[in-house]
Amino acid sequence: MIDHQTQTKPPIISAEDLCIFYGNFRAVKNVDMKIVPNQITAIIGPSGCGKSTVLRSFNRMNDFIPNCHVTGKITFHGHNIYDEDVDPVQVRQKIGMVFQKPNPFPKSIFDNVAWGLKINGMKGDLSEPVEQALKQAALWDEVKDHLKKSGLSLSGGQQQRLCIARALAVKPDIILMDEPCSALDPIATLKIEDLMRELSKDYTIIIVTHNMQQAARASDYTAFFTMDSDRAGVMVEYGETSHIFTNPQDKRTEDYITGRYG
Ligand SMILES: Nc1ncnc2c1ncn2[C@@H]1O[C@H](COP(=O)(O)OP(=O)(O)OP(=O)(O)O)[C@@H](O)[C@H]1O
Repeated sequence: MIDHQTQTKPPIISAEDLCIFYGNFRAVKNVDMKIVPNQITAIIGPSGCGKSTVLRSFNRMNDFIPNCHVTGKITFHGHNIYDEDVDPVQVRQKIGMVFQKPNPFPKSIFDNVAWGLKINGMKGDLSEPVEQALKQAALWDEVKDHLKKSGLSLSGGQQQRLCIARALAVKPDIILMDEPCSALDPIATLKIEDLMRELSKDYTIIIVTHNMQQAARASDYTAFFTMDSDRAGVMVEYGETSHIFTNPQDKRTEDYITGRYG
């Protein structure tokens, strides 16, 4: 495995001996992964190898899945986010998530972005932070004259950028993206990739993608996962994207990226 631990910057979040279970089934086992701040990290691998499961564990989104439990540690700002005294709502404020299918609320564009601010207790005129988040999500110019229109009236790509704006409004440190472009056309996809690059100046991004070209184009680091003989997802190789794609160390990675998997 390429030694991603040689990074000079301390990781912003790290998984240590992470195992994730659905009931008795161990879906992911023994993952050690240090995420480099202000970089884009892609998680790739065949269907069912646990990419989304791992991603969801980074902000305790898996708490919503009955039967799902985690062993090992995920350390963020020096704390294991699974410790009993940690409030998962606060974790999700600092580690936001954007899903595969754009999921704006059936509310106005403005209210979609203001929603997170309101539930975090912000009152008064929210136009300034809403504008800022929409600008950061590269959507402002397209929507500034109709902020009262429903978020659902936007195109798929615009809806996904609205969801990104909604995640950004509460000022997270990390944004998790679960196949954010799979429902989008190639132009909208490239727009999101450009946006990710821009956002990585201020945020850390972890993206799950099925699209290897996307991982190769848009990420700085890549983690390749596969399934072990017991069907548990394992991390095979993790390192700089340029190395993983040009000089994989493990035959399983090479087979996957050259399309020989399965
Ligand atoms: N809610 C759930 N309950 C039970 N098992 C689940 C649940 N979600 C996922 N699994 C199982 O956990 C394993 C990993 O699933 P996961 O969705 O994380 O994989 P993935 O790599 O993201 O797959 P895909 O690329 O198809 O989205 C699979 O065997 C899946 O069937």
